[in-house]
Amino acid sequence: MDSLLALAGTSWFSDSAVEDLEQRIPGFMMLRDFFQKWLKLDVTTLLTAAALLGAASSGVHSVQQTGSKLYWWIVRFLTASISIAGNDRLNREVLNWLGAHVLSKKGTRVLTANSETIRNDAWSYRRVSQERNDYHHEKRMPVQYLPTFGTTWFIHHRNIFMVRRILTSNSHFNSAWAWTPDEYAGAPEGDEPLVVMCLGRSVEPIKRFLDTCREFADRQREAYITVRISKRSYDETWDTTILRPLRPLETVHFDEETKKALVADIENYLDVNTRKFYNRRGIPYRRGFLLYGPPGTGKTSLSLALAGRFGLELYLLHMPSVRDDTVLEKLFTALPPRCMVLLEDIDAVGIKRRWRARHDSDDSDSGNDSDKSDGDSDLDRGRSSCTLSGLLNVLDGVASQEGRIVLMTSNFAEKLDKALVRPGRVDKMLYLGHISPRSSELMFLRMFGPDADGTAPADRAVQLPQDQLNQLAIEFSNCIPSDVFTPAQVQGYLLNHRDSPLDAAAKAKEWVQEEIRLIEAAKEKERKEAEAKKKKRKERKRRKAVRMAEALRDYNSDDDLEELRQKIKEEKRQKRDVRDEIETEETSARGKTDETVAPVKPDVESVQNGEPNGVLQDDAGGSEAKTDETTPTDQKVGVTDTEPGVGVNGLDSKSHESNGVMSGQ
Ligand SMILES: Nc1ncnc2c1ncn2[C@@H]1O[C@H](COP(=O)(O)OP(=O)(O)OP(=O)(O)O)[C@@H](O)[C@H]1O
Repeated sequence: MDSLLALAGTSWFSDSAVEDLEQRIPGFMMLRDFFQKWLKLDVTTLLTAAALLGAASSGVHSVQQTGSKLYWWIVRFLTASISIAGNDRLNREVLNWLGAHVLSKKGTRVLTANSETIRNDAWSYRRVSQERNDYHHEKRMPVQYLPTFGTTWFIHHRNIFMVRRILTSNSHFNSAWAWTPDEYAGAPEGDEPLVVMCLGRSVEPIKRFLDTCREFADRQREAYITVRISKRSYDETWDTTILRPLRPLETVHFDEETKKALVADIENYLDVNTRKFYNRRGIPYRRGFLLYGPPGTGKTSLSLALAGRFGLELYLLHMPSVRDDTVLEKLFTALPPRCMVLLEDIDAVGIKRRWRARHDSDDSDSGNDSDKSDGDSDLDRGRSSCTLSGLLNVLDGVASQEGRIVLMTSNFAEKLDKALVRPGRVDKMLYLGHISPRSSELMFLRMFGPDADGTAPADRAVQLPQDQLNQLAIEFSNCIPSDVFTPAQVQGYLLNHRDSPLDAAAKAKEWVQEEIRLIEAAKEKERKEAEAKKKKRKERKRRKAVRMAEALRDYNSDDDLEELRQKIKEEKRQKRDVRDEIETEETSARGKTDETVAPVKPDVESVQNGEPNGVLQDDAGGSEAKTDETTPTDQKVGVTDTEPGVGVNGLDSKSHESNGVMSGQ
């Protein structure tokens, strides 16, 4: 220590240099004397040491820079590279592949741990086994390990690869962490860009590697249906991805012929030649289906099964929860070219307007909502803020994507606007109704048959022989009356007896009787309510007539009568104006979309073989017309082929005739 102080106290400057410094910095000598006398330090020596240190560090920095430049020059010279944006699906697929093939084998010491992603594309981080565990209700999500920031090295098909995961934003690091390496200062958020490099002068091995990653992701997805939904209303994207276990089409029970026709129709549509056919003839390459029927008859299940059958991602929108037309449009714009879109409860669109139009024109003096029919009030509860024109626009407006399949579901199909169900928007209509005995037999066998691997389900120790099961299934189905229960009801009953097929078959009769009793009671209640409403309406009409008569008493001369007539006329005119305004608005919106699209001629024969559950119709194919709520008419229909510009049933799509496309099954 003493020697150090002695060294610091020794002056390294000549006298002339010190004088020179004094001239440049007045008071320098005084300061030097002060430090020397009291601290035994020579300031000039300290200054010299500081200057030398500064020079050394800038020297190191420039050496570092040169070294880094040289390194990247060599990297560029020796490698080929492809970069992938953070939000690209391929990015996740590469990471997924690395997680499964590289990190699990290599002794990597710095990793990112990933368990449950709350607001991100969580699916891509989970492996198949993990998903399956999750499906079996594991309490916690398993952890998956992925590369962190920096470079991961590996050999693939005799090529040396490097994948760099790049940190793009430093915003969350404060200065105290600035010196800390990225992997210790933060964790990747899931949208970091990747650069895939390969030793050599060609990008071909990288392209092959990327294909491998995609195939791996496809294989992972094979056992699952990818369902994408939009949860965050503020950024209007398909932000959440759910993997649902594949549902075989055989597990959705309805008429087999209809099922075959439906599958063949979609197969034909997805065929590459069909696309060429559409393109060459200037027909928009789109296909729309309407699945309709009572709740619990398998509309959603069928959509999931179809998506799985054709390996398409299912984009699911529950219409009543779509905020408005802008959100709907943005979501449709973000759809990939080949996918399946499921619009649930399509009847919720534009209901407010239709209901208002009708009730404005009603000659009701009360304006009381209690007048609404049951169906109306049900509809009204689930109304969407999307307008009909907004929906028509996304279905086949100029900006709408081609190549996708749209499935729409509805419990109130007879209320749908004819513009919505015209060919080009809805090319096929499929009625899913109450269960048939044959379907209940199949459902019984599915419920109590052995698992796919031939073993008894885990919660059932003994598996009955197939012959006995078949016999029980027939006994069970004999108890189920045709066209009374929904498949969901029958499934619910079978689930209640999941551990005993013998009980399920034996108690079926008793259950059916009880259910029928409940149905009858509900019908009776409904009938009484309808009667009470009818009475109320009658009473209101009577009161109105009395008021009218009283008003007439005050009019003594012909002039007074004329005045009254004018008054009534004026009231009627005002109501008509409101209605016309609404209709003009709707018609012009429809007209806009009609001009852009030539309706597609349906090409699958209508299948109607009397099976209650599942009747596939060509649009309007030979079914009896039902009355449109806005334009009552008893028109019968039966025209299937439509010409461009001509709407459903051969009627002008802009006309106000009933669309009449609903089956009376
Ligand atoms: N045809 C069917 N075949 C097999 N299972 C069915 C069928 N219909 C309904 N289910 C069963 O009933 C339940 C409800 O079915 P799903 O949600 O598909 O009906 P839905 O018609 O879409 O009902 P909603 O109109 O209320 O949305 C599911 O668990 C499904 O497995």
